[in-house]
Amino acid sequence: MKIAFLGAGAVGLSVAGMLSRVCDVYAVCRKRHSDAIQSQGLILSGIWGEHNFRFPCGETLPPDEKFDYIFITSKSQDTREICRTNSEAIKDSSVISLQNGIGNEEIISEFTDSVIGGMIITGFEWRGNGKVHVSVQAAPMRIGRFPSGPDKDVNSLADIIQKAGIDVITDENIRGALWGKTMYNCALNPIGAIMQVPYGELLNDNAWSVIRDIVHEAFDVCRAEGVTLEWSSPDKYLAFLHDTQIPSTAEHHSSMYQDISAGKKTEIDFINGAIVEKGNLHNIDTPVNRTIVNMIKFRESLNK
Ligand SMILES: NC(=O)C1=CN([C@@H]2O[C@H](COP(=O)(O)OP(=O)(O)OC[C@H]3O[C@@H](n4cnc5c(N)ncnc54)[C@H](OP(=O)(O)O)[C@@H]3O)[C@@H](O)[C@H]2O)C=CC1
Ligand SMILES: CC(C)(CO)C(=O)C(=O)O
Repeated sequence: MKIAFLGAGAVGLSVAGMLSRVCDVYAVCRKRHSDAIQSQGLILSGIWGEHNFRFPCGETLPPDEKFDYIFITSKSQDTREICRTNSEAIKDSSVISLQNGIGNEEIISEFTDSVIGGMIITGFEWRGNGKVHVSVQAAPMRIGRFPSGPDKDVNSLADIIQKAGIDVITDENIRGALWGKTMYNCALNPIGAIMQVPYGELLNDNAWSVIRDIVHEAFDVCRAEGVTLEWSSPDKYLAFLHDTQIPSTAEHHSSMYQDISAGKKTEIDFINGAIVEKGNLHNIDTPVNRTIVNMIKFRESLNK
């Protein structure tokens, strides 16, 4: 079994490292990370254990090599460029996105007929080049044929991931799971980034009042899109967010906060921006999500 990772950063290198215990992996990542991994190995700390993984990596895929599965683990704004650059390798492989937001699987499906959606609700933080800390985990990874349905390729991938020591379940409604994760990211990431606080602080009454509006708007859009979520109403989801998801990731600083702090562009267009864009298609007004997008873009512009 051969598995490649494209756009391997905090998430991709960590998953690649774990999988290197049970199959052949190759990670396409930035030179600073491949240099560090070649000299000292990938150093992984935190709740997935203390590890030093050695596996091949570089700035491009080795030519003419075939992979059974290819993971895309870049930020969403880089998905299209990565697919274009690697279109030859992608067209004959099963391609799995482990990214946040709405739209990655649709982009990937322009390049291959075999798309697997992946949802990971674990926190990964950089601790230096080739060094990642796994901080929190709210649920097992989920993978499933995109947009939905059972699949034997998905089952064999899940077996390998589980053997590598990562908790995973297969999901016949992965589109719903991805929208469910996006609901969480819409609610928490931008306010955490603007206020520069970890998720746990967002139980504050004023923050919660904004979160409630974000989730109600996002729910309306999900319904119009025909997405089946695990929760039958926005209030049921808000109760789950409040009582289960926030407590189990309370210490985490959202990836959006980390991007803003590092002076990078965020994934806002694929998170709250996707709610606004899909809302427009269905004539659903999403004023709170729109305001949040504008605030994050303003924040990004201050970094330029
Ligand atoms: N970090 C987390 O805790 C979690 C993140 N996610 C999601 O997973 C995805 C990845 O996140 P994360 O791992 O944190 O992101 P990172 O920024 O750590 O990793 C992505 C890496 O891909 C690199 N990259 C971009 N384009 C290319 C390219 N063409 N060739 C090679 N490398 C490239 C980036 O380089 P550069 O820095 O130069 O852009 C970066 O090093 C996102 O969608 C995120 O929202 C999901 C769950 C948890
Ligand atoms: C909380 C976490 C790490 C869960 O996967 C996340 O989605 C993010 O920071 O954007």
